Amino acid sequence: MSEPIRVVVTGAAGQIAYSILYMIAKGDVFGPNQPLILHLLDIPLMMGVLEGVVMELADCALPLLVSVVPTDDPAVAFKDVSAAFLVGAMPRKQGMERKDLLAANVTIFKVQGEALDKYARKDVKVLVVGNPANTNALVCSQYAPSIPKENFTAMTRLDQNRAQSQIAAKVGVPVANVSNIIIWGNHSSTQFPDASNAKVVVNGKEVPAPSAVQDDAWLRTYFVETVQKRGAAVIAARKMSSAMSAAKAACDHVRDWFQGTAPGRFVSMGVLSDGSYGTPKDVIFSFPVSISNGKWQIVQGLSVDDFAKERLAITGKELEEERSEAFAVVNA
Ligand SMILES: NC(=O)c1ccc[n+]([C@@H]2O[C@H](COP(=O)([O-])OP(=O)(O)OC[C@H]3O[C@@H](n4cnc5c(N)ncnc54)[C@H](O)[C@@H]3O)[C@@H](O)[C@H]2O)c1
Ligand SMILES: O=C(O)C[C@H](O)C(=O)O
Repeated sequence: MSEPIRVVVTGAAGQIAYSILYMIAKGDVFGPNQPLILHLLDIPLMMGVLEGVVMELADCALPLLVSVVPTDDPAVAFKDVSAAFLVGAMPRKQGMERKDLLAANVTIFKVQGEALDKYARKDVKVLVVGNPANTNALVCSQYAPSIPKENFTAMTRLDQNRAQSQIAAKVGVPVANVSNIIIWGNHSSTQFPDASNAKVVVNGKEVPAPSAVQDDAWLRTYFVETVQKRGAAVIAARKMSSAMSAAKAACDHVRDWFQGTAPGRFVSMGVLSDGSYGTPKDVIFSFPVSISNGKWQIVQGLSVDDFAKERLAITGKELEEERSEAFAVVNA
């Protein structure tokens, strides 16, 4: 067994955390040979609830979980952490867009960026889940200048998983037969879920997703809209935002970041844009990335047709607008 690593989950008394903590603590992210010390951050008001979560983690009797540090102090929460799941933030309610949360949530990510800068390991890998996730990740990284910008990412893996599941159902194959779906842009209703470079295994043979689906109109309309609006559909049904699937996606994202992607496979992550595919620079934009040795790289040279280019421009513009709004709030 290796030495334990420290992992922080913020919003630890909330609903996503209630699923994610179990998944992380049982080894789904860092593997079955990596012991963990879990740091749990929430606000002072939630410390009583957090005590119950700590009791339940103990009662799970998980062999990899060395200890748990519940706290309302960012200095304690971020001390020496190797990975940070930044979940804690207000979720949207029915009728809201995720960017409506900007004013309420962006300051949290300024404060947590500062705390990461001061207390975390310099190689900490940060996943922002709290919405609006892309712009919060950008703000967080700006306030942590001593940590490389590539260590800050935003979650679009839930959108990728949703898209994968839609394609699998349409073709009538297990979800594991679908790979290389791309989510471009913002984790918002302007995102562009793109199956044009995806692959599907049908009758034991890997084929391009568009030939497996055989319905281009569906791919351009129903598929795109269903994924774009899935978060809202879950809120309408559950009266609360997605939690179990969000927790699973966060674990998928960080597992792949630490453990890498298989040859020829890519996943989608919100990362700092370098302008690839004509996107605006210096926003956190979701791209297809391949990962090895803990480093992601934007996959280059994929075909992007005019339909896709238009959609990339729309979601890129929204991210630029969010960036202006966010910095106006944190600089006020
Ligand atoms: N990126 C995605 O795909 C995705 C998916 C699902 C949900 N989300 C977002 O994740 C966030 C959390 O959702 P949830 O359902 O767990 O919400 P929740 O309300 O159940 O839990 C949020 C928790 O965060 C805590 N919190 C608030 N401010 C904090 C701070 N400054 N420091 C630490 N903790 C703080 C709250 O006290 C609460 O316990 C929301 O913003 C939601 O929109 C993102
Ligand atoms: O849609 C939301 O507000 C929650 C989350 O971002 C989701 O995609 O389910």
